[in-house]
Amino acid sequence: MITFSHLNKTFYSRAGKVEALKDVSLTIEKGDIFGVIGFSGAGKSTLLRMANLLERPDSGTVTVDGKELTGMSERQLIPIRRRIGMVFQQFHLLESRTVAQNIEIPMVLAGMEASERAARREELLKFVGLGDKAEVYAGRLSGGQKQRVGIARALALSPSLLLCDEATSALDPKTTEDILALLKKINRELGVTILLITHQMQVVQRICSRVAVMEQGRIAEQGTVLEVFGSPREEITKSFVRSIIQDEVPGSIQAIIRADGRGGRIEKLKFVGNTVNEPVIAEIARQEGIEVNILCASVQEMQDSVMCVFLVRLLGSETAISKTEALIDRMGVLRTEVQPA
Ligand SMILES: Nc1ncnc2c1ncn2[C@@H]1O[C@H](COP(=O)(O)OP(=O)(O)OP(=O)(O)O)[C@@H](O)[C@H]1O
Repeated sequence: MITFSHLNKTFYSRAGKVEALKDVSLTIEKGDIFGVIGFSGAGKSTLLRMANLLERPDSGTVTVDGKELTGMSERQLIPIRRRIGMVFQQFHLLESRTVAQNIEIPMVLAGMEASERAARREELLKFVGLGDKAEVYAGRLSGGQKQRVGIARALALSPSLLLCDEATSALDPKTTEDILALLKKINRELGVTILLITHQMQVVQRICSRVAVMEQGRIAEQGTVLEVFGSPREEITKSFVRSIIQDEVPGSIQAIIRADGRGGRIEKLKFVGNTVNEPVIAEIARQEGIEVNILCASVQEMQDSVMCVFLVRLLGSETAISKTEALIDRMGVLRTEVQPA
C-alpha cells in the first residue's frame, strides 16, 4: 500500500550537511501496523513526512495505493493527503477552541455541510471515548484526552492511512497503554493502515505487526516484530531488545557465582514463538550428571506470541555440559554462552 523506494534526503543548515535518509526502501502492506523505531536523529520523522510528501525526497519515489506521489504537484496532492491522517506527539490542538471545533477542522477545510460534520463528529467522539467532551475547551483536557481528540481529528475524513509521530511519547505509561489500545482498535475495526515512528520499544512490542529499525538515516533491519526482535542481527536492534528483556547476568548473581567456585557454564536460552511450548528446562534437568539452575528469566509478549529469555547455569562434567548443549540446540532453542564478567 505504501512503498518507499530508494529515498535519499540531505539537509543543509548552518550546522552543516545532514544525510537524514540514505537509500531507504520499505513497503507497508494494507492493514499493517508498521513501526519505525530508532534513537533521536535517526531520520524517523523525515521518513514519516515523506508518506504524505510534507517532506520531498532528493531522489527515490513514494507510492501510496498505487499512485506515485513524488511526481505530483501540491494541488494534485490535496485529495491524496485527505486520505492520510496524522497524529502528533504534542497533539497540535487549538487550545482555545472546543473539542468539537478541533475535530471539525479538517471537515470544514474539506467543505462538509454543518449537519454532516456534526454527525461525523459525534460518531468520532464516541469512538475515541470522549462522548461527553464535545463542548469542553481543548486546553482543559488531560494529555491522554488531548491525544484522543488529535486521533479523532486525524480520522475525520475517514483516512485509509494513519501516520503517528511519537503519538505516545508525551504520555504517562498507563495513558500510553490506553492510546495504543485505541490505535489497535482503529486498525482492527476501521481497517486503517498505521505507520508509526517511535523510540519506545513498548510501542512496537504492543501493537506493531512489522518493524523497521533505523540508524543514521538507514534501515538497519526490518521484518515481523518477532523476527527482528527475536533474532536481532544489528547492535542497535540488540540494544532495543535489552531495554525490555534482561539478557545479562545481574552483578549480584555474578558475585554469588564467583564466590561459590563451582564453575559450570552460563547459557542464555531464548524461546521465541513455538519453542515456548517445549518442555526444554525439564528435558535439560533430566540429563545425566547435569544440575541446572535458573539465574533469571524474563517473558515479553510480542503481538500474538511470546519471547522468553532464561539465563541458566549448567553444572556438571565437561562432557555432560556439552551433551546438554547439543540437546538444547536440537530442540530449536536459541542458545548463547554468556561469559560472566
Ligand atoms: N529541516 C531540517 N533542516 C536541517 N536538518 C534537519 C531538518 N530536519 C531534520 N534534520 C536533521 O536530520 C536528521 C534526522 O532528523 P529526524 O527528525 O528525521 O530524526 P528522528 O529520528 O525523527 O529524531 P527525533 O525523534 O529527534 O525527531 C537529524 O540530524 C536532524 O537534525
